[in-house]
Amino acid sequence: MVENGTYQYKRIAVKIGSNVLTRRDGTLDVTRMSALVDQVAELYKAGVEVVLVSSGAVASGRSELKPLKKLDSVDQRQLFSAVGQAKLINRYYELFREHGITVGQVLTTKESFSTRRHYLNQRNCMRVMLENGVIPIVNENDTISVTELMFTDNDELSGMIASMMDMQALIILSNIDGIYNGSPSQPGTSVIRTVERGKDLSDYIQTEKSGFGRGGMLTKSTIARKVADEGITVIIANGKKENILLDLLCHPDTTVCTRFLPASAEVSSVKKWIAHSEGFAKGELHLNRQAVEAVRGSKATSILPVGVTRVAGDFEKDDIVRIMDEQGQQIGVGRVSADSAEAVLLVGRHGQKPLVHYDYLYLE
Ligand SMILES: Nc1ncnc2c1ncn2[C@@H]1O[C@H](COP(=O)(O)OP(=O)(O)O)[C@@H](O)[C@H]1O
Ligand SMILES: N[C@@H](CCC(=O)OP(=O)(O)O)C(=O)O
Repeated sequence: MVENGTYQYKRIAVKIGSNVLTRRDGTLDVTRMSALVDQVAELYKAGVEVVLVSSGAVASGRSELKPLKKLDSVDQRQLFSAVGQAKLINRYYELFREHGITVGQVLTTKESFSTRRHYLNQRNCMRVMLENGVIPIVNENDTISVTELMFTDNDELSGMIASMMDMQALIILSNIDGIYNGSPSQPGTSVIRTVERGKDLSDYIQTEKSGFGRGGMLTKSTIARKVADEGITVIIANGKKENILLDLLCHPDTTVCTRFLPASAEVSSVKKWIAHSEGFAKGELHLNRQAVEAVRGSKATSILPVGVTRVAGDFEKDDIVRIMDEQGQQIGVGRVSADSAEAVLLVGRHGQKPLVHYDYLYLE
């Protein structure tokens, strides 16, 4: 919304899905790209900090090449993205240059979020770019990503970036107006306009994906929920629609999209990192009922050894561990202050220092 001549948000991450950037025949839709670049440029000139997370490397490489022999899926991804990413970033570079704006490429992997040091290093890179007026254009480095360690898709990556960069909003642009309350192709279904905290949408979402995408709507909704819980507004909208970005910001009430309402409480930077680190967890701490009630209560409570019934896995001090309830359900993640051998000896003991301090505990 334009308030006193400025936009409602000062810092946003925009994720552009493969399908927004590719035509039906798989070629790069430069007209669409150019329209989105024009809108981002307008925001930039109005003083909004924008980080772009753009898919499209594999799709744009695929249309460029005719492999000589049949390739397996890893070879395809590596070959197509190596060529396609170069093509993609070159296009962005030229399109933004017409507006006098410099962009820079950030290629990352999930492992680059795994330790706090790597995480802060990445954040520093993007901060210095923004401070110098350079728009970061982020994508997964598909050429070197190991299949098992990849982001589910760029929706997950964009959530991590929005969280890491302390954005006020994350706008996920796909080829559909938002999340429908049923199969989008069925008559009578419509876009869910607002998603309150704690609302589960999984029943509405089909596993179908669009032609060139990777994750589908389920990852979008899971990530959106998580990021909104960190206090960031998440909007899912149709990137193929004319003027969509500016409409979302200037006419939020009349622009069709799904908006996840953010939590009002601030989440610290380290907790945000921990929230997205589940994939790197090395072990588990199982809590008894009283401990679960205590950490879930309104007071800031750390996990003390006395409330831990079992330790699983092999971990070092400062590793990420899953926090489990009595039924073995995960209730959160945290950074542990002892290695697994020490933790085992501490199980059930009174009067000991926390195994996970409140500042390093993220509850789901
Ligand atoms: N309830 C739903 N509402 C909207 N889209 C849905 C729903 N269930 C499944 N989908 C599918 O999710 C697709 C978008 O996800 P995806 O293919 O990953 O796109 P992107 O390339 O933008 O990341 C839609 O095109 C649609 O086919
Ligand atoms: N890194 C990949 C992105 C794959 C992906 O996640 O696509 P999408 O589901 O459209 O966000 C690429 O650039 O092709």
